Amino acid sequence: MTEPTPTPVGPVDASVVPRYAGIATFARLPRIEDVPRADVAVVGIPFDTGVSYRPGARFGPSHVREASRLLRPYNPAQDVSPFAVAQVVDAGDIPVNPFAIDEAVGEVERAADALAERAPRIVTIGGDHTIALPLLRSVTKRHGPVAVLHFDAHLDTWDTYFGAPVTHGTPFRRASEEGLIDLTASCHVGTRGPLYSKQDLVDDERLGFQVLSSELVEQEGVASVIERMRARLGDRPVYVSIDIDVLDPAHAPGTGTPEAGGLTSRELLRMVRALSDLHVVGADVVEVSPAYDHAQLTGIAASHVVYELVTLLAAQVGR
Ligand SMILES: N=C(N)NCCCC(=O)O
Ligand SMILES: [Zn+2]
Ligand SMILES: [Zn+2]
Repeated sequence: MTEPTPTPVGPVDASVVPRYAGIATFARLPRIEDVPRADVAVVGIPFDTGVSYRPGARFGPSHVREASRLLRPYNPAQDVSPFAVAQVVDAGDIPVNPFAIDEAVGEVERAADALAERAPRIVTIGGDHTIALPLLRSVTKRHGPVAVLHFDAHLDTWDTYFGAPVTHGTPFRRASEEGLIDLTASCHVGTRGPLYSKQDLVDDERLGFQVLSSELVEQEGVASVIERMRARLGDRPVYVSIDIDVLDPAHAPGTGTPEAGGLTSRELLRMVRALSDLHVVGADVVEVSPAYDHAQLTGIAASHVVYELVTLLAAQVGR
């Protein structure tokens, strides 16, 4: 006989303990060590040794947790109460070496493998975009090559910086070379801004990505871009990687490599919700750098994006 599933332990009740009281876990959820089992885990990776410009994304996880205090338990946009239909937890931070990128990347992969044994669905808060590489190495061990849905101002399929192959501008090139990506089903959304050369786009296509640019969103509208995105992803296992700099700097100033002309947070949230019937197997939200933030704008945007991702994954549990 299978054990009856216990009722999930939810977040702290904001009508009993004020939202601004207590230590911040994501959405005031229980910590993984405080519950017997978990369906969905939010985990932080405070790492920014891979950045090419402004640093500070190592402080992203705690900033997003602080900004997530106001989230509520029912998500009307997806008609799901994510913390009631699944046991969602905060798994804390993965401690990684800030002085050695290769070592840090190995630590992230091993920690993600170990966490997946305890919580089969993981949403990661970065950290700079370097961490997508070890996260993809981990998730593909369980699901095979994944369709990568990559929201970003940048391609992140560049080759090296100062001779370094593993940086925040290169994770998807390495992942493609390693066979972690479904080359027929991956795409970037929100891409914009100057490149190094036209060849960047040629390389990017060869590495398996379609580009749905920020300009295309403006020209065609969100609904049409969602259709294109869904057509590209099909029914494959999808890994969603969201660089917060996909948002316009007006919506997310707190990031390391900002580019003008980006998406609004409303557009991004709608695109994430449009994945609710797809087979999402993991996700990250990266590049929140609080020192450049104002009035928690970036933290709030990122916390809502994480909430939508958690909702997608929690909704899978009851299905
Ligand atoms: N992944 C992010 N956020 N940025 C990559 C920018 C790489 C560059 O400096 O050209
Ligand atoms: Zn970016
Ligand atoms: Zn990026």
